[in-house]
Amino acid sequence: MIRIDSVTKRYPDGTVAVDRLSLEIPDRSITVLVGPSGCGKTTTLRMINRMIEPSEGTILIDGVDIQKQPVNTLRRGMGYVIQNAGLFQHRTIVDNIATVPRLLGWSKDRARGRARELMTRVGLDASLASRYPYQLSGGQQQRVGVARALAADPPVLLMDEPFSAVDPIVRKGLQEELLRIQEELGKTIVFVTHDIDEAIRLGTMVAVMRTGGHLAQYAPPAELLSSPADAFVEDFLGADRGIRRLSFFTSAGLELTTAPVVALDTTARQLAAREAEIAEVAAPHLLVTDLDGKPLGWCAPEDFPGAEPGRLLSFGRPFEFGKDSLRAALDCAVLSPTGWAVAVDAEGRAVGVASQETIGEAIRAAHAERRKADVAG
Ligand SMILES: Nc1ncnc2c1ncn2[C@@H]1O[C@H](COP(=O)(O)OP(=O)(O)OP(=O)(O)O)[C@@H](O)[C@H]1O
Repeated sequence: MIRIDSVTKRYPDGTVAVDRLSLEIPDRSITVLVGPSGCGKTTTLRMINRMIEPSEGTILIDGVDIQKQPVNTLRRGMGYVIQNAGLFQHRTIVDNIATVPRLLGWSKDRARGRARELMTRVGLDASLASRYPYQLSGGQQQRVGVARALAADPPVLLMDEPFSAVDPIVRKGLQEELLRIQEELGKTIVFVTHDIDEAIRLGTMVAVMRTGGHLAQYAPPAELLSSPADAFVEDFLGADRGIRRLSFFTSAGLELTTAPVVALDTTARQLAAREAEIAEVAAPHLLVTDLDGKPLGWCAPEDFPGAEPGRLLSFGRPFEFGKDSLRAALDCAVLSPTGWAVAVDAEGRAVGVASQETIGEAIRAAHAERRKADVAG
């Protein structure tokens, strides 16, 4: 665990970049420092690897004051990733990644072997190994930056706005990759960003900072969204807080119905036998699936059987039951021409459908449960 204890940084010109900041950064999780430009995020991050020395206060790692450790030993345990990756332009990709192992005295072959292994881990094609940084896209360069930081297998990764310079789609890919890497490798990651959506997507804990290096709130993302500490945090979180918070509620508790789900080869007789069951859920349409159970589209009951797959009403994008959130389920229902969302399993087979009302009930139940947990905890 990294413990920042009442740390202040006053620059020689008198600027107080960080003001009596205290934070406990849990092991093996992602802690995000977020806030407007100039609020002291980078200064805080750089104090952790002693690129900047605090004016007051202490930083402890696993109970040991970092001031009492040689800088080189400290930094060996910390990968550092910055915006635009900061790669060595005259070195190939594989040698960029192998930099730290080589400095640690590994043989060229062993270091390059490790670098190639890491390229796969961060989603880079092996064929890029002998290219130079300028021959890679911005997103690929950022992946190299992450691989390079991981090369000596440090327990801690410090990341300063690593994905800020790439477009939103590439950025989303890099974020997903980071979450996957964190899950696989269990690193302790401290991540700086000015983008609150990125903070909410990545953070196990999020520290919202305000100008002058003050901590405004330190909480898990769902709690930030439900209970911002003050008007500054609320304003910084932006619009649609309620909807965004639904991302943290699982769809697992949603009550689905399979009554209006029919396979394409269902006969009129079979359908008639299910009439009462279908009427009971009052679905406006039938959801037609192929013979493997994969959804094809919605069909008015009077047009079935005999509906042509190509003429069915599109069901839009389904949500994966239990894996996707209530936000995804609600989005599905809102976009669906029938107002009903289609739930599928991991293989894409329909496991049921849910109306907007049912999703509304699940949202109410999830909120009530969370409130109960908050009171208890
Ligand atoms: N070497 C320095 N000397 C004086 N003031 C500095 C120095 N470095 C940073 N500052 C000031 O300290 C404050 C915090 O800077 P810092 O770079 O930590 O902020 P930040 O939150 O990372 O900002 P950004 O999101 O813009 O990168 C700012 O007011 C900045 O101008």
